[in-house]
Amino acid sequence: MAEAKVLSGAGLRGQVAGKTALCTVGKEGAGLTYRGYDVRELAEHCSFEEVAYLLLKGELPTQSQLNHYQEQLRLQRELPRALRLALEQLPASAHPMDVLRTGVSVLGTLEPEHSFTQQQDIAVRLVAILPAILCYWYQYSHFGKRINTQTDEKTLAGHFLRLMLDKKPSELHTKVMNVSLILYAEHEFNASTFTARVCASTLSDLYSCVTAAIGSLRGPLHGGANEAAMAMISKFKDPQDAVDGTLKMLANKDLIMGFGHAIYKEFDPRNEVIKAWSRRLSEDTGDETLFPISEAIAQVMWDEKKLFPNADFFHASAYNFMNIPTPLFTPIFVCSRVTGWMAHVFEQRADNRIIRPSAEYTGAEQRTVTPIAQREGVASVK
Ligand SMILES: CC(=O)SCCNC(=O)CCNC(=O)[C@H](O)C(C)(C)COP(=O)(O)OP(=O)(O)OC[C@H]1O[C@@H](n2cnc3c(N)ncnc32)[C@H](O)[C@@H]1OP(=O)(O)O
Ligand SMILES: O=C([O-])CC(=O)C(=O)O
Repeated sequence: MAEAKVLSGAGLRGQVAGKTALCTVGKEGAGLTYRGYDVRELAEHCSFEEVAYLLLKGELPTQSQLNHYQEQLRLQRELPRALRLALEQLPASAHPMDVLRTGVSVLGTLEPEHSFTQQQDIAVRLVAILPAILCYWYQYSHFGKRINTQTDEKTLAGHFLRLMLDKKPSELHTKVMNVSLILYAEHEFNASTFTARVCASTLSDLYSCVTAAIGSLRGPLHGGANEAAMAMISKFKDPQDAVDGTLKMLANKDLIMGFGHAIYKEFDPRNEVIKAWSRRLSEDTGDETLFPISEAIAQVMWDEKKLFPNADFFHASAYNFMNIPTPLFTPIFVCSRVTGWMAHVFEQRADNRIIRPSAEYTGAEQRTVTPIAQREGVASVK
């Protein structure tokens, strides 16, 4: 047996765990690229659908390819009846990430992937239907409404906002949601994408890969940070209160959600984009507290720890200005990142070997079993 190399450092940091043609993160001179395009350029010039197409099919679409793709997405927005009934059973107290995880899983039983030749069709279905899964449950469980999940909104951003808030979104809000979906779409071997790839490497089905990835994104150290950041920001009454409170949290050695990154060391290129849109929304709503509080926290974090806001931090205020309920923040991330996850699953399937690393054993020496009547002692694992 070949001897495995023991890696130094926890969390596999700095280890190359596979190949991808999808994305670069933190590469010198290019903060974040999707298939070679700078994410800032994509966010300025493209629709989310163009970016989804780029990730899933390999190139940006022509106008006619985009029209066709948007039409396919529009036709796939309806929920099957059995899924609607299942969503109606889930309580209002459920976490929306659990609802999405469950919804994808149920859909996988109703419209299973029998063969990998179906993967592009299922990818269209999932991108189209995720907003409906989330919003149907949300509107039913919170307000008793059985919404029609078909809207006349052409873009996914507009459609999603319309379902979420049950009213026609403004052009500005649709634009910001479009940018947000682009910024969150792909990020190389982050925890949830790696989860999806591990699942794909066993030759499992696409629904299982996405379900696993949703569970991984849910945690507050990953996608859940945008909700946690909002909870923190909303505790402060003004910028001075935010400065004092952040200093106190740092003295306590608390984690400040929405700051720091496993790969970026100086800045997260997505932050400047979403921060600019958050400022714009703040001006649009006449806000005088939330944005200045967010800026005050960011200043303290930089001065005290040289830590910078990651993609999640200014997403919190931006979503809040659009009246999006905080528990729906991380599910929006899912509706975007599902494109990156599935593109990685396709890549893994195209050149697969089961992902199965080794562990460095730190347990007891080999020993013999004592008959149960003679055993003493307490369990050592809590
Ligand atoms: C879209 C996304 O998923 S972006 C990430 C979203 N997650 C968050 O915002 C949660 C808060 N941030 C964190 O927990 C971390 O920064 C992570 C998980 C993102 C990255 O973790 P790591 O790679 O282990 O962080 P890193 O090694 O750079 O940490 C260096 C030091 O800074 C500290 N640090 C890092 N982030 C923070 C933070 N947000 N608040 C306070 N201290 C922090 C660490 O505790 C560590 O301190 P130590 O050296 O005294 O132990
Ligand atoms: O790359 C990471 O570790 C986390 C992240 O920013 C993302 O997934 O968008």
